[in-house]
Formats: sequence, structure tokens, C-alpha cells
Amino acid sequence: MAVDQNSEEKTALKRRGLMFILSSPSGAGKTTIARKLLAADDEINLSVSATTRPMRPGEVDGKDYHFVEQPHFDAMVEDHAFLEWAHVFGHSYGTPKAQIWNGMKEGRDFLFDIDWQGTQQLNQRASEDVVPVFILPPSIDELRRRLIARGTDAPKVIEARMERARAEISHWSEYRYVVVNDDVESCFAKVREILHAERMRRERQTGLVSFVRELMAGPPPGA
Ligand SMILES: Nc1nc2c(ncn2[C@@H]2O[C@H](COP(=O)(O)OP(=O)(O)O)[C@@H](O)[C@H]2O)c(=O)[nH]1
Ligand SMILES: Nc1ncnc2c1ncn2[C@@H]1O[C@H](COP(=O)(O)OP(=O)(O)O)[C@@H](O)[C@H]1O
Repeated sequence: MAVDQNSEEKTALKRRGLMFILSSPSGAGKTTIARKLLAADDEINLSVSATTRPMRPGEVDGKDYHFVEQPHFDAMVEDHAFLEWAHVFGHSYGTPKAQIWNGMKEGRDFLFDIDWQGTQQLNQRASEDVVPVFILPPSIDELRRRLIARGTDAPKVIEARMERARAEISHWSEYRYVVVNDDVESCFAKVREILHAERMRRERQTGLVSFVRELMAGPPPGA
């Protein structure tokens, strides 16, 4: 029956969701690239982290981050509510578990803006589902210029971020992909290509084995 065939085909080609990670030293542009990707791609959802850092102008609670007090964050750690969490720049950041696991099972993809510590933890927990991408600035001077131009941090905070940048960059080789964010449009295009190619990987297409089996079970060519 035609209806059955259609639904069978859909099942056969279903794929498991992936965890697309963007990391970089602060100011290299990962939030910019992440926002462009979310706007351009209907199939990827942002993993909204919880953080104890203060909200920046223009940020929205529940959309950019869940802004929480330290006791609330600590209680979530106690309850094992995070897939991963870490201290960054004197604040706590963590990925709430609930939204991710259910979505992944339904084949939804998630975008993570997390640091190298979180990437290591996700790699340990779900390496097959993880696609780690590291964004590099074109130069250290340009990194400082971008942090200043962003206008969200006091000079002391900018210097702290610059000091940390080298330590963060030292983790570049733990990532499957590394992209230099010189021109934002060309960096975005590369990141998008990575996402598209990763979606096509054989291992992610959960129904492929039965699909190919059925394909091979058909009549031989010319029959
Ligand atoms: N491990 C981990 N890192 C996070 C999480 N959320 C954000 N981060 C990282 O924390 C760092 C600081 O983020 P943020 O305060 O937004 O400043 P930004 O680096 O200037 O965007 C960045 O490297 C983020 O990728 C999280 O849930 N887990
Ligand atoms: N390719 C680029 N060229 C020039 N400025 C950029 C580029 N990418 C991002 N920026 C700017 O640099 C600043 C830092 O970018 P942001 O995305 O906030 O970095 P991160 O999330 O890595 O801390 C922002 O003001 C952003 O508009």
C-alpha cells in the first residue's frame, strides 16, 4: 500500500540528532556565528545554558541563558541536572540535561556555545553524537579589538579574557574542525557546510541498514 511504503521510507531514513559545539576564546565570534546559524537553519535548536554571570544588555533570560543565582546553580549540580558544567571567568555555566536528551532521541540537533571543559565532558558522555568546532580569531590584536568594540566588558574584564585566550586556544587540537573567523560571512559559510556534511554521516542515519537491506532485496537489475 502506498501509504505504508511512504511511512516506512521515512522511518528508514530517520537520523539521530547531533550536538554541534562552537567553542572559541571570548571575542572570536562564536555567538555571532551561532546566531546566524540559528536564524538560517530551522532544524537546529540552541542549548540554553544556565549561568550565574550577570545579564548583558540585549540578552534575554531563557533565550540566551537561564540567568540563575549561585544557590540555584549549586542545587542543579546536586540534582545531577546538568549534562556538563564548568567555572569560566569566575562564574558557573552548565548545560541542563532535560531539553537535550529528549530532543536528540527525536532526531533534533542542538547547538552548544560552551568552552573546552564542557566539550571534553560531552565528548566523554556522547562522543558519537558530538561535532566539536573551534573558532579562531585571525590574530590576538584583532581579538582585543573585537572585545573592545563589543562594548560589554570593563577594561579589567577584557584583560582577564585576553589572558585566558591563550589557555583556551591551546585546546584547539581537541576539536574535529577548526575555522578562522576573519570574514564573518565566509566563516559562517564554512560552519554551515560542516553542519550539513555531519548530518549526512552514515552512522547518524539510524534507518540506513534496514533501508539498504530492503533495497538489496528488490528484484535484480533487468528482471
Ligand atoms: N562548559 C560550559 N561553558 C559554557 C556554557 N555556557 C557558556 N559557556 C562558555 O563560557 C564562556 C563565557 O561565556 P559568556 O559569558 O557568554 O562570554 P563570551 O565568551 O564573551 O561569549 C564561553 O567560552 C562560553 O562558550 C556551558 O553551559 N558550559
Ligand atoms: N568576522 C568578524 N569581523 C569583525 N567583527 C566580528 C567578527 N565576528 C564577530 N565580530 C564582532 O566581535 C565581537 C565579539 O563577537 P562575539 O560573537 O560576541 O564573540 P564570542 O561569542 O566568541 O565572545 C562582537 O562585537 C561581534 O560583532
